[in-house]
Amino acid sequence: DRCSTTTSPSPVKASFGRAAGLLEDLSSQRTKRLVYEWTAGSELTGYGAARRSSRVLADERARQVVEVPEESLLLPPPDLVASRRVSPRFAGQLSPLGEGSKKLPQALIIGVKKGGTRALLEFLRVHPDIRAVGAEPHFFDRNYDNGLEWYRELMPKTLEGQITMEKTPSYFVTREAPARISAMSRDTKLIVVVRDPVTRAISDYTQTLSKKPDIPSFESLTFKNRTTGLIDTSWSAIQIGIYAKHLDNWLQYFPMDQILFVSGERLISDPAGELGRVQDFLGLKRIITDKHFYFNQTKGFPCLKKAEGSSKPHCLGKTKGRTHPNIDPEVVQRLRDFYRPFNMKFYQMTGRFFGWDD
Ligand SMILES: Nc1ncnc2c1ncn2[C@@H]1O[C@H](COP(=O)(O)OS(=O)(=O)O)[C@@H](OP(=O)(O)O)[C@H]1O
Repeated sequence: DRCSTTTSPSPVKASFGRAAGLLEDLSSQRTKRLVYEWTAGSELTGYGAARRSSRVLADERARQVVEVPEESLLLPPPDLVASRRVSPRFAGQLSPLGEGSKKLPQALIIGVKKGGTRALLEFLRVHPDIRAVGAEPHFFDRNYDNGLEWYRELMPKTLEGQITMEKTPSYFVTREAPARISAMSRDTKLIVVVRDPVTRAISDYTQTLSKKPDIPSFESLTFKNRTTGLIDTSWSAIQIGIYAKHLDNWLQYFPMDQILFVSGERLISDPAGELGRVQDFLGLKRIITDKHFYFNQTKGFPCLKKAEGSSKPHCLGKTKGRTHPNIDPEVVQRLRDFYRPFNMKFYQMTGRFFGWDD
């Protein structure tokens, strides 16, 4: 099993020996090749619409991409929620007759920021036994004072056996979040999408840059002192990637087998494979399979052949899959050296080798 969910910590060397050969293809260059192979593979196997897949068709699909504007993912103000005038868009999908009841989530995507959390949630929503909030509620960090009833009211209605979910990537780095989630329910299942911390930091910076074009360069924000090479670990773009440290905090409240780690890289190179693991973890039938995805050449990412509640192909919006600025390779290398010991610790803790360190 390439994506072993072994929970007992294994010695780092052993993890390497066992997994290095299997997962070495996660290095960035090889990921590109994998993505290509995966695309070619889907065209060869030719299921559904992909049977006719060609460059022309891919371009046609690219034009049909359904963009989800970011504003529509913003939460409504609390008074709107209280008076129940929340549009179904915010409250998630209603069941056909509007029956069911709003329940607190049984599973959460808690992080990491820029890891691929939106992609995972959008893919999971295809499952008939999953209902999810579209917006990020930020309940366990910013909105905790609104109370659990406010939170529950945001949730879509679900029927018996359906799982309610939401995603807020900042939970993973919020000190109080584990205790608060545990107080809601000790049985909450937690999912963390992790990505190479260096690319994650650059992705985070790229997002900030898109909103504030005047900020200093990535290189200058990285260092406290460029001459001594001292890294500014207080910069959130760097801090968030120290996964082992944040995970420690969660393990004070949740056992390891209640947390699933999804590889952000594999979510791109093999979405169906990662979705298979997630469905198993949630105790659901594996309904989302490779038949649900196609690789959109223009977007450069896997997309859904049919979005939830629609018959149209669906890629994530323009804010997902941004072009990153070129970063000084020396700075990238310095960051790789900085993260290496934390990554080793993280592989050891999770029992999974993510292949971020060459
Ligand atoms: N299928 C698909 N389509 C588009 N983008 C995808 C997909 N799968 C993963 N990704 C990666 O998701 C990155 C954004 O991560 P998040 O959704 O977690 O970001 S956020 O924290 O909610 O802002 C985003 O990061 P950037 O490439 O840096 O923009 C993508 O690389």
